[in-house]
Amino acid sequence: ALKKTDKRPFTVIIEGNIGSGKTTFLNHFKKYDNVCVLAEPVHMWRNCAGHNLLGLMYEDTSRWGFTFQSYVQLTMLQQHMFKTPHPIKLMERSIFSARYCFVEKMFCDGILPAPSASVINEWFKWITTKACPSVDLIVYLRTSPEVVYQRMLKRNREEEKLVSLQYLREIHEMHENWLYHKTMFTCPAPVIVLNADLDKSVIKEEYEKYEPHILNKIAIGVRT
Ligand SMILES: Cc1cc2cn([C@H]3C[C@H](O)[C@@H](CO)O3)c(=O)nc2[nH]1
Repeated sequence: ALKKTDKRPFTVIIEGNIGSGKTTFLNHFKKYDNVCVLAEPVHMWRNCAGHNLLGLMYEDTSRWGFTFQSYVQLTMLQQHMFKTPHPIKLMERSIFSARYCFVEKMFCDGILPAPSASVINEWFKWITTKACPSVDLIVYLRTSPEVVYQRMLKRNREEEKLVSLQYLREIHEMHENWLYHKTMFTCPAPVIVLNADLDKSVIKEEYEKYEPHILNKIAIGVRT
């Protein structure tokens, strides 16, 4: 019989730029009853004890960048630690993209001062060695900045009114360095790359191509 520890779910993190279709992807897999789907806790970032940290961060990134990213790191850890009876857990983003894409960019841009970035990094190192949020697969929804910019405008999220195409280009590069060229940081799991520029009308086939990888037959105990 499986020991308690073996009950850890097959954990898949969905990574990609703003507007890369992560929510659409997650919704496609909601129909499987053995999959736990955890969307990015944007509602928590919009209301931390009544404070809209997401809004504050976009309004004055220098002043609120650390506050926001510190809370993001906590909420992502909570998601990684979330106990589910399901054999498969899909998460929108992760503590890894928080550190390697968003915090790294704020630090490189000089928006996050070195002392602040160091504190976030010390938390990140301790969490990823001691609390070790395990990840088994990374799905990288790879897009072009111009495509996601148009989608972001159409989605018209209040706090993102201040987001420029240039910012999306830079966040794209952070994802490319981490997950595609793999020139920066380590990948905590194997990466499958999807062409997420595809229009919603045809993206379904792209998802279905990778379903066997994601609905890991081992995890759901399918007799092979
Ligand atoms: C893990 C993580 C997600 C995340 C999202 N964001 C921003 C990008 C989007 O505008 C919004 C929701 O993803 O939050 C951020 O600045 N830093 C982040 N770190």
